[in-house]
Amino acid sequence: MTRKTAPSSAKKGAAKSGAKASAAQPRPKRTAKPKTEAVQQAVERRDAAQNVDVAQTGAAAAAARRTRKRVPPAVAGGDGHNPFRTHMRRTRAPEPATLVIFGATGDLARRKLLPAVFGLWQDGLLGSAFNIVGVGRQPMTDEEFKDYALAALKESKETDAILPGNLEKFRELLYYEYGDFSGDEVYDLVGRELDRAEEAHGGRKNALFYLSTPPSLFEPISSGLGRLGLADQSEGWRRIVIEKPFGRDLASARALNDAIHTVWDESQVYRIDHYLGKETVQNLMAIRFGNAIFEPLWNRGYVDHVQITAAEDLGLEGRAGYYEEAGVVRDMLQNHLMQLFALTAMEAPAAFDADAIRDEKVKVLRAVKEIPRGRVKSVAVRGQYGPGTMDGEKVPGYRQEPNVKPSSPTPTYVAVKLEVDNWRWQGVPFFLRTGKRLPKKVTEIAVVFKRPPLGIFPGGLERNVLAFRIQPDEGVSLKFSSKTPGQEMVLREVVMDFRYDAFGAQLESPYSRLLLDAMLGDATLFPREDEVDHAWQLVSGILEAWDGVSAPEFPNYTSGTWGPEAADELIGADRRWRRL
Ligand SMILES: NC(=O)C1=CN([C@@H]2O[C@H](COP(=O)(O)OP(=O)(O)OC[C@H]3O[C@@H](n4cnc5c(N)ncnc54)[C@H](OP(=O)(O)O)[C@@H]3O)[C@@H](O)[C@H]2O)C=CC1
Ligand SMILES: O=C1O[C@H](COP(=O)(O)O)[C@@H](O)[C@H](O)[C@H]1O
Repeated sequence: MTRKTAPSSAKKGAAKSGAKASAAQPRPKRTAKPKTEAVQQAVERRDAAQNVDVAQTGAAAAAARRTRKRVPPAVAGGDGHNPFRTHMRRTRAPEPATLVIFGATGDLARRKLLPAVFGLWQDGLLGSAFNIVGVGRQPMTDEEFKDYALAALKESKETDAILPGNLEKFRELLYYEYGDFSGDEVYDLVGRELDRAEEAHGGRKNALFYLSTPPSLFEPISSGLGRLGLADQSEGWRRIVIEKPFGRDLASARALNDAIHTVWDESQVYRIDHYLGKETVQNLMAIRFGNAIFEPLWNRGYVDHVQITAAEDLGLEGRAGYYEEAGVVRDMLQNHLMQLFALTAMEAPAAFDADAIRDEKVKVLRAVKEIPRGRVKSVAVRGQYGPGTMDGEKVPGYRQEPNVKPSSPTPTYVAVKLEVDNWRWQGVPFFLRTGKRLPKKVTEIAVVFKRPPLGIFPGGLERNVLAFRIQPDEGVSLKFSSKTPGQEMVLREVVMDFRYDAFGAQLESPYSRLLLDAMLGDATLFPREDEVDHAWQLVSGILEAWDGVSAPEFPNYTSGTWGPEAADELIGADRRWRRL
């Protein structure tokens, strides 16, 4: 929950209690907002750019820009005195650095990245000197980009309360370069931005390159930066953050890893999965490994099965170009759900550090029984939403969404059963499901325990459930049976509930957390090369069986329902998907 503006007269105490109250309120429903003028103009420029040869028309402008003189402010960074801050206590600040965002005019940058960076800066967490270079293909001046970015901050629901005067100060940190990502010129311009910042950054040229572009550009950008020597760390650290999906199948993920490693050492590479930046996902590790009472039960002796759900009420949201290529397996299962699975099923790491955690995640991913093409039918179910009603409003089916083929075979729902061949989990199925246009937005990991061995009371033979609510209503609940009041020993299920808002803290954006980690050189919450590889290995049988194969049964679930009926068969007669 974030508040859009801070009353300038607010006193510290009042602000704190305000934050607490807002954290307890339900998250407002996401609705499309009218775009502000600057954002609208940028979108129009983007549309025009599709028909413009930037390399040609940009050459003269780029030459002019190269000779331009500008010096980034010597002292960047909010003063950290943010009375609204109720999160992010860090003792370490990153060294002075430049954040270079490729794809700075895109949806992710506009809605999530710029607000996340602004929040970090306003909280004084970005050190003594910092600046941002947006890079895109659209011709734009620095001033236009500054207008664009500030408009995006005002528009995004993810932006923290803006303290008076801070937008104007933040504006000073923003620069923009543009060009053709397959050429050299744009990287040369980026290099010059790092040169310009050097003095203000204490003689260092540290840089974090964030690739927020379509995946097809990850390799060209990585190589372009390499060609121009920008991965070289002799004048400062250089790191690259790569968005998802990382590859479109096992072979292309491997090829991308190989290409990236010709330029970057693995220690410089940060493959981002924003689910790992969510507080509640980290809390899964805290609860498992920070308490003695759960771990003894966390195995085949006590657990019947585990359900991992990432349900979305939203549909395509205008992302047909991307989603028609990706589908739900690449969009959610291969990355976010596999990460949730790995954190739930892994052994205890020896320490809370990048290698120890990533080693354990890889070990458990390797222990999952393969899903070759021939086994897909028995362990995976796909679905595509049809028209329906959500919150009383009619919504179109997937095939009626703009720019979707009328006979599209793209799945928008997947449920899969994973079996882990190790001593801890032998015989305990993990059921993962995710889909769009399900009844509500909810992400949850539910550990469902075995029934008691003997029933001596009426009732009381239900399965206990420990549920981690990742979002919304973040928290953890334990469902167990209790005596109901009265003369008889009759048992009924009750729930013990911990809600994250009990901390009175506003949960930080996962992008803030992960950006700061990357700037500090902490890769703990970023998937390593071998993790991504194993996750691809697991889903490749599913992709091979489904990709491009016509799915005549589509649509097979109505918008606003919990997915196709076949998913109920997958989980089995003695188990039920949780109705959340
Ligand atoms: N949007 C989201 O919520 C999420 C996105 N992601 C990932 O983040 C990345 C970016 O996604 P998103 O912002 O939605 O994508 P968009 O399509 O909205 O934006 C992509 C950016 O890349 C630029 N771009 C596109 N094609 C080219 C090209 N040929 N040459 C140069 N620049 C180009 C766009 O410029 P222009 O503005 O000119 O089109 C824009 O700046 C993707 O990898 C996506 O999978 C991950 C999680 C969530
Ligand atoms: O990566 C993605 O995630 C979002 C869901 O993220 P959340 O943090 O809102 O749960 C999903 O809508 C999108 O399709 C996918 O690309």
